[in-house]
Amino acid sequence: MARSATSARGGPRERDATQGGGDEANADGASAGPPALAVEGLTKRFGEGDDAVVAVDDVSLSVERGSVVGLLGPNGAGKTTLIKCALGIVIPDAGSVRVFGTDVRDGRRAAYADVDAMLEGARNDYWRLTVRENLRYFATISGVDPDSVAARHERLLDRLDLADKADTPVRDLSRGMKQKVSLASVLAGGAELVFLDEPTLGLDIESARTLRAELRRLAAEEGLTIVVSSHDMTTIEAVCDRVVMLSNGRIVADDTVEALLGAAASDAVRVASPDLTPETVAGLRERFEVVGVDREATPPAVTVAAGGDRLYDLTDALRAAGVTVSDIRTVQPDLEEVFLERTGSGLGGASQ
Ligand SMILES: Nc1ncnc2c1ncn2[C@@H]1O[C@H](COP(=O)(O)OP(=O)(O)OP(=O)(O)O)[C@@H](O)[C@H]1O
Repeated sequence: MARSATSARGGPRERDATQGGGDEANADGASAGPPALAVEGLTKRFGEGDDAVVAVDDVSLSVERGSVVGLLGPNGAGKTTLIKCALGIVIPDAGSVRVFGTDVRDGRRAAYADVDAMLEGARNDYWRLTVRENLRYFATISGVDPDSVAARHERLLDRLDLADKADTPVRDLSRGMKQKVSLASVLAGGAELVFLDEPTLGLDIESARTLRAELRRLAAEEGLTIVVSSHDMTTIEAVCDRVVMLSNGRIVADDTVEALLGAAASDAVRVASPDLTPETVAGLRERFEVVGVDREATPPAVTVAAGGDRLYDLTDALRAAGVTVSDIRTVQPDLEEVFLERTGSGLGGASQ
């Protein structure tokens, strides 16, 4: 066995922690009752004096049942620490955490009964057991009769493209498949709130797409509440109803994906032309904010912040510089741009 999977009822499970109840989640995703997660004034500091790092700085947020909320931020923004505080793995210096209405300080066991987590790609599956045996095992330590959730397991195997590997020992699977088994194991017992820290880390494009689709389905059809952290904005954009952007431990934006993208300035224009030489681009830089240059493209392209009337100035400048435009289009804002606008720095180019 890879690692002991102690059932630690009373604490949330990161693969080897606990989960209670086997009830199917609320099928319509209705948000009756208290939120799945309510965090108030959460603060966590590491270190002392000049070396102190405030990893989570007075963060408050609420996650409704059946919703998918993404935590988006660059390396070191505080995503993992926030999740670990919410799970009671890291004890915050200040603030409170309520899970399905229960303050975790009043009773960890009750608070985390329906919670599970996959932290940093959870690698704790039992490699000598087959995929299906892992699912049955993790359902069992969740206090669920594996036979009663066999249909759920088959569906998970099917949806995550693991069906033909169901009877293969996990050790014989590729890394991406192992990661999908980890996710399936997290979901095997019927948790109602799951935390997924970087679930697509290291997955190939196809596997990441499959995983994203399954997460959406679980939320939409089974009312699962998901808190997913990533610096991969593709995952966040595709999966989440709402995005909480973190920078230096603080929330810099908290809204639906649509609202965040809608509010972002969409004044960038991409111009493609075979005449875009380093000299013509340098000329443009003198008058405009050049956001990016793509010399590898055929023809080369330049992205310029030139919305509204500035667009006419740009086309005039291009004409004057003898640049014949092959293609010109506005650039749709993405979450990276939203983050940039709010913080002045990027997400670290970490999208997959
Ligand atoms: N156990 C620890 N001891 C000291 N500092 C820590 C510890 N855990 C996290 N930190 C610091 O807290 C800050 C937030 O880290 P955290 O891992 O929560 O960020 P993150 O957004 O999850 O980053 P990543 O995307 O790289 O996982 C960082 O500056 C990190 O170095």
